[in-house]
Amino acid sequence: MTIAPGVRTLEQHRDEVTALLTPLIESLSGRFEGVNLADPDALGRVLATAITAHSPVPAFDNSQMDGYAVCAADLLRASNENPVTLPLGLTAAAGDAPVVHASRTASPVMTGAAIPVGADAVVPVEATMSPEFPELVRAVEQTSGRTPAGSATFLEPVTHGAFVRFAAEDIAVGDTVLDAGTRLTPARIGAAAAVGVTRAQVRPRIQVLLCATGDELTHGAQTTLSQGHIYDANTPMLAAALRELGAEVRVVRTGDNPDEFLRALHGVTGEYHLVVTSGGISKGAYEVVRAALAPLGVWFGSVAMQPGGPQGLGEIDSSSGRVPVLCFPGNPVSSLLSLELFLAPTLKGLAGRSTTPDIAHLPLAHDVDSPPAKHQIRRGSVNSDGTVSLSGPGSHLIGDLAAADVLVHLPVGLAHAEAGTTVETWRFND
Ligand SMILES: Nc1nc2c(c(=O)[nH]1)N[C@H]1C(S)=C(S)[C@@H](COP(=O)(O)OP(=O)(O)OC[C@H]3O[C@@H](n4cnc5c(N)ncnc54)[C@H](O)[C@@H]3O)O[C@H]1N2
Ligand code: MOO
Repeated sequence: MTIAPGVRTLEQHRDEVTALLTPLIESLSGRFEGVNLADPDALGRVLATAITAHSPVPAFDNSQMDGYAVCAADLLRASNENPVTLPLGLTAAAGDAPVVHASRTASPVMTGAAIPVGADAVVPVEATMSPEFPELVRAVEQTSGRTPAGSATFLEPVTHGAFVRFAAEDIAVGDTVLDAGTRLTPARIGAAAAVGVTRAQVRPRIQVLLCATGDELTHGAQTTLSQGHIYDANTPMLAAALRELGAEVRVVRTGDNPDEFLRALHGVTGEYHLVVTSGGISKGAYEVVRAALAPLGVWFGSVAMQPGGPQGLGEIDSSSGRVPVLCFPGNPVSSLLSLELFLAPTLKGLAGRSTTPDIAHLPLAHDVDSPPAKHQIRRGSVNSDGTVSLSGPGSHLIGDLAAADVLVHLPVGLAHAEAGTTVETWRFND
């Protein structure tokens, strides 16, 4: 089975979208702006320049345990039969300047405190004869005139370096902590902060103008809908999807009048990089997006897929020059899956994320039929036995879309598949 003449394959349309967006992505990848790493806005941003360590991690040799810093040589012969008791020195806690350790003493030391100068190992307090500390004298309290008393008894030898976290063993001065192009995750923000970096240069977010169309759309909370009206599902859904992909989103909504649509677009001031529309592109008599943009040279046509068959793509004028426009069909499932298949890979790449979907090949729980001239993308749920059950194919079924945990790809040429046939699935709704 071949696809109908004049209809693009999914791959052809994806390549067209990629080609359209490549100059924009290259331009955005070359720009940068500063961000404070402690700001909520830092999360998910992509570094424009590398972060280099000017301070090591650990910053100095310090204790991994609450215990006693010792010289390993002093405990060589320690055993249950031959306990070794050492008098206590001054105590070091995290934040204190390093204390001086005398040989044949035990210096109480807390996790994160600098290893006392002269000690070379730490014994956790619970590994000594008495699992709790006696009364201690912290070095910073010495001005009070108190001197350490008491002792600690050790029942086994300790290896040189035990429970010592050595300076720079994780990150050395001059190391590249994060490369340019890296996406800031919580762990990466933590690593940059640990070397004392508070501000980073990041790529600007892509600014998307999202425009949902249709006379039937009702926005906002309303207890009853006017006759023939529906709630606008696509604007919040597509805006959320775009934001999750790292975009900043502005929203405009219009009815089915092409002049109103163009006025709404041109009324938007300030810079935006990409326009995404929903609805008004198919074969109807009142296809607002197609009517307004086809005369401006935007391509509208069919892609051999379901949902997402009708598509549009091109360039239009904005307040700051020519910008790409992607026109998605209005059915909610079609619009989100169009974004997922055609736009998400590019935005993921810009956001420093993997562009490869999380793919698993799973057996079908039941027989399925598929239009053989189209690449069908069904919504499915994975059962406890590892099989996948599909919901209905209709592109209006947003309840099923919300319940799905995988997208199931049934390729062109497949008309029927028996239960047990292995199909390609992509993780969805994670
Ligand atoms: N004669 C033909 N009719 C249709 C074809 C076709 O090939 N020949 N294709 C069908 C397919 S497939 C799709 S998908 C839709 C796409 O239509 P449009 O992109 O023009 O979208 P609309 O007609 O504006 O809306 C379709 C559907 O979705 C609802 N909708 C629209 N916007 C929203 C929104 N923001 N929130 C929730 N629901 C929305 C709208 O009310 C319609 O029910 O065309 C088929 N027709
Ligand atoms: O191709 Mo449409 O997107 O099936 O509903």
